[in-house]
Amino acid sequence: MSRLATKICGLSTPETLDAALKGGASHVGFVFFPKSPRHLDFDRAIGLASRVPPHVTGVAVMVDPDDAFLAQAVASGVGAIQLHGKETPDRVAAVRTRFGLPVWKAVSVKTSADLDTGRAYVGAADLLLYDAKTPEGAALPGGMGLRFDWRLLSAFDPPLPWGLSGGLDADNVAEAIAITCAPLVDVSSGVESAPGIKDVDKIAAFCKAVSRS
Ligand SMILES: O=C(O)c1ccccc1NCC(=O)[C@H](O)[C@H](O)COP(=O)(O)O
Repeated sequence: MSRLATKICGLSTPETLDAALKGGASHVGFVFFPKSPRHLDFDRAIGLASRVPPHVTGVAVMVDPDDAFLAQAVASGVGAIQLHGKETPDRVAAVRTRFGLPVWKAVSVKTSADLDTGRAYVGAADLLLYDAKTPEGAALPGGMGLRFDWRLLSAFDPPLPWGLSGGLDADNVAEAIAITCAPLVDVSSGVESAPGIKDVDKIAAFCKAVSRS
């Protein structure tokens, strides 16, 4: 079991969810975004969330959701909400108040100035997830296997609990942790054999690499 928090994101089958749990993941992510190859419908999410034990947190990942969509995602049985769109601090605070769950805000990073945009979410979000900025016009705001310069974080003092995301895999996560001292790492593409297809062996290898860090 790792001392670092680990989120395996974009899970959509019982087998791969179980691989994440067996590997010691602290968080498992369910993506509710129809444009994503990892999109889950709410019925399937209920089935998956029911397999998640109490010591693990299911995280609903959404992009600029309205309250009705949020309500359906939350009803699936998750324990946290990850907002991965252009949600403002006021919107993040309103979601946290309305749904009573911890809210993570993704911060898209390419430059050091991007890191600073997270400061506006102090008092609104519970955790900042620093993720690689995807190109303008990209189909997805996350989950594209892109990484940013981790050295940006080595000289940065995050204003909230935080996590590192973007382009991580079993081969590079130890280096990423060593450079950034991230308390939480999050992965999606790096534990897949194809977009949206999670690989149980890659999940196990990732969890093992984190646990050795
Ligand atoms: O994974 C997706 O398809 C996705 C779609 C829309 C918004 C966010 C999405 N993923 C969010 C995550 O938390 C991913 O784990 C994170 O972006 C890292 O992804 P990757 O670089 O592929 O490991």
